[in-house]
Amino acid sequence: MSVRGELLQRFLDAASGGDDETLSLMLSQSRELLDERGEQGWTALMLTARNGHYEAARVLLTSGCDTRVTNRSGQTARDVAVFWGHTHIARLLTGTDTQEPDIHFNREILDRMSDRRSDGEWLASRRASPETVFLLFHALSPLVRSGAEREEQIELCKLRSTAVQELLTGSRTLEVFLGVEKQDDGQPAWFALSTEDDPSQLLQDKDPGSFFLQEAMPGLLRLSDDDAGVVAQARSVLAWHSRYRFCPTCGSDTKVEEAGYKRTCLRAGCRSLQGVHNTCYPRVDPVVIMLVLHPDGKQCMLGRKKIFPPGMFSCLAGFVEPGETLEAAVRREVQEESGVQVGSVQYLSSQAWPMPSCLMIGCHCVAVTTDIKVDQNEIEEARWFTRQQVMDALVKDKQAVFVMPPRQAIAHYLLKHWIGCNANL
Ligand SMILES: NC(=O)C1=CN([C@@H]2O[C@H](COP(=O)(O)OP(=O)(O)OC[C@H]3O[C@@H](n4cnc5c(N)ncnc54)[C@H](O)[C@@H]3O)[C@@H](O)[C@H]2O)C=CC1
Ligand SMILES: [Mg+2]
Ligand SMILES: [Mg+2]
Ligand SMILES: [Mg+2]
Ligand SMILES: [Zn+2]
Repeated sequence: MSVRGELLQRFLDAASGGDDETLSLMLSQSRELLDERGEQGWTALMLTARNGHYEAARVLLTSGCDTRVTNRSGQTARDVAVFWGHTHIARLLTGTDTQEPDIHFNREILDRMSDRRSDGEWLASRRASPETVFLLFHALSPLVRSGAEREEQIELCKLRSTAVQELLTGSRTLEVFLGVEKQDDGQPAWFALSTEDDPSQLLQDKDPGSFFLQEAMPGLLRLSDDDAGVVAQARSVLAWHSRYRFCPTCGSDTKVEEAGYKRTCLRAGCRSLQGVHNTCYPRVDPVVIMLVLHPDGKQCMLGRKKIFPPGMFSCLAGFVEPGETLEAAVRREVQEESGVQVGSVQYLSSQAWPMPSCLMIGCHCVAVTTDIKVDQNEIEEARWFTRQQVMDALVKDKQAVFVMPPRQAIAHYLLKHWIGCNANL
């Protein structure tokens, strides 16, 4: 075999075996290998698709390989993936498996380390470490200061153990272990401390220039993406504690366990102590939020709540009810709020929404009827908007007929995604 033939064979073997490191290395030296065919006209991409090697397929894709190439049986790499049942690779190859969008509140800079929550000794050592970060909350509001980079931005005050000594030992403080930093080798731990004490006293010496954020909305939208992710976790757990002080099953007192992730009833014999009882753990409320697409594919429906800022229209949303699927919740909420009937529903992405503890489940759905009749209790107005009108609103054009929801809301992402989806229409 020629040197060139041998090189290609090694490359194809690496693809068959899912050896993504070798693939990257060989491509950095001989990029022309990328779309070359071996026996039966199979490319490296087809071989990764045949054997279900996701990472290796991703390396080839990000190197720019051609997904349209076919083998001698006329199959593309995607056809091969579908035939062998590797649907995750088929999705990757159709481009519907893009990375999760970096939406506000979603970034996770901490590893939650849930296995450490019941390790008292380890937690005590973290609490005492000078590297450890403490975030202070009062009435669910974080202690912040004005951001260094941009005026409208605020940042969390990251306190050290010396600054919070008296709070740590005080009985009026609730502590939640948030996790350890993913990016730092030293892995500093982070805790949220919620205090009932008068903040003016507390603030005097903690951090001059710091203040407790007044209003969650829109205040929390001014945090950086890193800080917002931590607050989403801390605020939701603290909100649960503030609303579930007593046992929801029998009304008795409870004690906090698992570093702030559990409340256990103190009355012996309470039903909540038998087996796993969901009232003992922090609650999350699922909410569907959907961009309703017109049957013609060229318009979408947006609604306005009375409390929205002037001119703003956003996606319809609603709480998922018990015993309901996401698809059924989307159809019911759209029908209730706008009178429009929905057919197919496609999940896109989700967002933590810590006001107090919602999980926004973002979908696109397609209407099968178009007459709008709004439920005046929930929505002031709902309208169909064209793609051009959404684009004008997105770039804040003078001609824009409505104001977009803020970029930190998943509604903004759902609209942007729709514009992107239809880019070639
Ligand atoms: N991130 C984003 O882009 C957006 C987030 N949201 C969030 O989604 C939430 C739900 O949307 P809505 O249109 O208000 O829901 P919705 O359309 O279901 O109506 C809200 C009403 O449902 C009832 N309800 C049912 N289950 C509830 C529960 N578990 N908690 C509280 N109320 C419940 C209450 O009467 C409430 O007034 C909002 O409260 C808001 O926080 C809403 C729109 C955009
Ligand atoms: Mg509703
Ligand atoms: Mg609603
Ligand atoms: Mg509802
Ligand atoms: Zn109880």
